[in-house]
Amino acid sequence: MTAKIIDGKLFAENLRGAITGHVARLKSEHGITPGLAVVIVGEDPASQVYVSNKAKQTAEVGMNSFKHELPADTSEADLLALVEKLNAHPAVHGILVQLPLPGHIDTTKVIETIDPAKDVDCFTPANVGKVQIGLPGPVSCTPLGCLMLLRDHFAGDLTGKHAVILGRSNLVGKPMAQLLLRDNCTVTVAHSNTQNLADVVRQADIVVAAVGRPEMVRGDWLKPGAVVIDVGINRVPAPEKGEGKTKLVGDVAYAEAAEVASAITPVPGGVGPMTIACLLANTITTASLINGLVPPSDLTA
Ligand SMILES: Nc1nc2c(c(=O)[nH]1)N[C@@H](CN(C=O)c1ccc(C(=O)N[C@@H](CCC(=O)O)C(=O)O)cc1)CN2
Repeated sequence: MTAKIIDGKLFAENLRGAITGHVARLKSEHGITPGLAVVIVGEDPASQVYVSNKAKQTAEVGMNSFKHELPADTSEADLLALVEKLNAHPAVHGILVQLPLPGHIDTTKVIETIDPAKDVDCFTPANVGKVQIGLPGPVSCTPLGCLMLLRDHFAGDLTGKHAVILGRSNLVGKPMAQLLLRDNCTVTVAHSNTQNLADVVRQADIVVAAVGRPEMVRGDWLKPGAVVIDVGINRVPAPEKGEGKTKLVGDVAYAEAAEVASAITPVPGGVGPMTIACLLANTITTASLINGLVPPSDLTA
């Protein structure tokens, strides 16, 4: 079997097209221009690329983009003060603090300072709880992106599929489990202490790999015909490209997996672009809710 490639880059492009339409409607029918503030602390090169892409795509869909770049030695108090300022700013409907933060800053404290109404990452306890009980609001960007790709692949019906999620992070594994449960999957969350991991993965109709370990999931771990969503983005040496060169690989050994799976997301070009598109979708959701409007159903779970 050679797997169908699930093209997250193309899906994200189309989603941004839909978002552009929603922004235009919010402006023309309600006089609202959604605004997204992104905050980065320090000079981590990957984070800088992600934040620049977020700001650029925010402006491209017609939203107001507010970018705050703070030096690596910014104090926790100064970062909290900025978050409070953005909480109170009427033109800001979404706040995102890029992770990871430098070690001297308490990430939990920062997240808990974000007004849940503007929490477009869906990291605050209030919003995590809302996802769990199915209340309207933003949904964690990467899991939402994975869900959209899966719903598209299965024509909207995931009922009865056995989904095995590798990884139990707050960012991906846990919210992914909640969303797949909502869509009537049988969900197994596997992690570093799971026994016989390959045998567990082999039971899955859907595999979501989010462990941050390059090419850990091998082709012979998969049930023939499984659908594989690879959340991993790992930069590894690529001597075949020349001395000192690197390349991106996922958590799944792509070439092997593509021989066994029926469909698979590539890295790059799979889940990554969906993360940013879903951030924009969440900003429409929060801008709508803040203004007493029902968020568009095509942009959320
Ligand atoms: N506050 C947050 N911080 C972080 C999040 C997040 O959702 N919220 N997620 C990750 C990083 N991330 C977004 O911030 C992100 C990662 C990767 C991509 C992406 O498009 N990747 C490309 C490859 C890019 C490359 O060449 O390096 C792809 O997979 O095709 C987008 C966003 C951690 N922090």
